[in-house]
Amino acid sequence: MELRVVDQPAGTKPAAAAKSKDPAGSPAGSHRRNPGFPLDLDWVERVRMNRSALERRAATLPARRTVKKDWQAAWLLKAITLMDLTTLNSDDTPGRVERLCAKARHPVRQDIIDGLGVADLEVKPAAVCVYHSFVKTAVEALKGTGINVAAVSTAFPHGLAPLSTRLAEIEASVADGANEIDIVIERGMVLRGDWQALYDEVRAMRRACGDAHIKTILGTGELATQTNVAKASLVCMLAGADFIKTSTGKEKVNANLQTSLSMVRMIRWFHEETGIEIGYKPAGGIATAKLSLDYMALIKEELGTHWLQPHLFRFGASSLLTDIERQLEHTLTGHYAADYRMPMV
Ligand SMILES: O=C[C@H](O)COP(=O)(O)O
Repeated sequence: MELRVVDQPAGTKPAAAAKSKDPAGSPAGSHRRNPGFPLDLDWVERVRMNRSALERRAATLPARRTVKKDWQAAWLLKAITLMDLTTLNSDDTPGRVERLCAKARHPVRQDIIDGLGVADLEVKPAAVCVYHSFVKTAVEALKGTGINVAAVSTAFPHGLAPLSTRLAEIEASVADGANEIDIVIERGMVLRGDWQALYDEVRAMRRACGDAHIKTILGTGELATQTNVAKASLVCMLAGADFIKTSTGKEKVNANLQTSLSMVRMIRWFHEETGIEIGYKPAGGIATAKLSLDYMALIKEELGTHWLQPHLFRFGASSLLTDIERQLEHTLTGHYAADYRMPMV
């Protein structure tokens, strides 16, 4: 992979980066929100990723990193705190969203929590992620918990409605109380190399979000090359993304470790150049405790433990919690429970 340092875009001195309200979930006063930067096409054109080098590196992660027993339980509890607990189905109902929010309030069975002696940690996911139609339901159901509500706005999962419609959807989600907005980019802009158009749209979406966090979903499985993934990551960060996110969960290829390497290396580069920390959200198909540990190992090695905080890292996942809960019970009892003993909704 080629990662050459280039001149900073005009007006982007780290010290001059505009201060704004802390994004949802960040520790007060310690995190500068990404203000957005001018589009530097020269920088975008220089980005290159080497697919086979990424694949080789990704293959080493699961093989080399295993955490056992108490350490594993601690990492898995941490994984819960980094989770956007998600339901994004066409047959979602207010009842299902309420049940998911009830699960978010008590993500692990009390006997397991007591057995592990971690009641005082008050472990809970970072956010519940729903379609726009269910934002009000989730806001109501999560009142007083500190758990954020994330809405997939902008014609999820394809993002192909008129821009005015997509911006209106963001504004409606914010008005209903969502404090995080997961937008989808138009993949065709990346495939055409129309970086200006992508930048302009994400910039407009960022403005529509106001103080709500914006996570930009790239739909990486539809971007054809790792270089495209890396360039799209950079353009979204320049446009003001708080997070870059891999997938909607609806593409044929969703999150994986090699694509994650492309994206987190762009986050690292962006941080070196601007001083701004951008969050990372792998999503789609992350369903096992083991896989969540692989992702956390990747972040630890590539960005440092500091990045494993809810304002800088999230799992987008609908069924990961079930497997983590089973694994935690196994740590405690030596037995795996059936899935139905850890009902989600
Ligand atoms: O953004 C989150 C994804 O839609 C979740 O995907 P999943 O259902 O494969 O976990």
